[in-house]
Amino acid sequence: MLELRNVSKTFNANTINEKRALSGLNLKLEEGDFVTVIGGNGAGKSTMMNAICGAWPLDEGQVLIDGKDVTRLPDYKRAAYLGRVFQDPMMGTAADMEIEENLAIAYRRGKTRHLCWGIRAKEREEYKELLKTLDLGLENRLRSKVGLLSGGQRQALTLLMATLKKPKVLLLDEHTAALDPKTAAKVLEISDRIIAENNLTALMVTHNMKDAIAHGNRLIMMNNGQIILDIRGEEKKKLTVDDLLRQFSVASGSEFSSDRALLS
Ligand SMILES: Nc1ncnc2c1ncn2[C@@H]1O[C@H](COP(=O)(O)OP(=O)(O)OP(=O)(O)O)[C@@H](O)[C@H]1O
Repeated sequence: MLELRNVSKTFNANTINEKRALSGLNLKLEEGDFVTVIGGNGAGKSTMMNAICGAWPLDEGQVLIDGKDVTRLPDYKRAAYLGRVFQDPMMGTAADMEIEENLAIAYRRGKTRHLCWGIRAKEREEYKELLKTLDLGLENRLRSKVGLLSGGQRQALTLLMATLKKPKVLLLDEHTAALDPKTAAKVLEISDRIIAENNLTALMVTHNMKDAIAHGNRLIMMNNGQIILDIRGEEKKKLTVDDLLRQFSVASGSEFSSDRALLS
């Protein structure tokens, strides 16, 4: 469903700030894989997400989505295959627009837009049903401006919008990191449900090792722009944070260093 073949990216090449952020990275996700991604500071997690989205040209390698080589496809064309939720609850939704208007934009993604795109009663009912599944009471606030919602409500709405058109790959980029623990757990629970119900293929970057172990069917750990651990199935189910830290030092030859990961 998603394949990264020998992907490399260096920022600020040939300058004093040169940084090889991805180094011959290979990753293949099967349909329905839900992969959690962890790694220390600057390991290349966000850069990998940006490479999938086509934020800039790769130095080397290929990106394939659903068997199609999208390496040279610009980000706005690639977006048709992807759903992405960022860490910042302010991104992904339009604050000055109503909940139903935001949903209508997501609903019309990829369709030719006409001058008049009034929301029909049937459509509004669909949105209500969808919002009900979040169990946050948003089904009664269709006309509320999104800017009035809490961070957690906004992330849940963004998640709904990102998956409304069933993307080939869903990218969750530390999407619960800015939320308090209780709200983060709720948004993770919603993410699990949406991914399972729609059999989505997903990549979730998290700095929380416990969450990386508890969610998804596969876990990868990055270091120096490469994947150094890839754990799945039964082995993943039995993992503990101590195992992960031990395996990291064996695979990388150093101690795991992520201020946020170790604090959570
Ligand atoms: N646009 C850019 N320009 C220059 N350097 C960049 C750019 N994007 C990322 N980098 C550098 O590439 C390396 C990998 O960064 P990346 O953001 O992918 O790490 P990360 O694993 O997401 O780390 P963190 O958990 O700290 O956010 C870092 O050294 C970072 O400073």
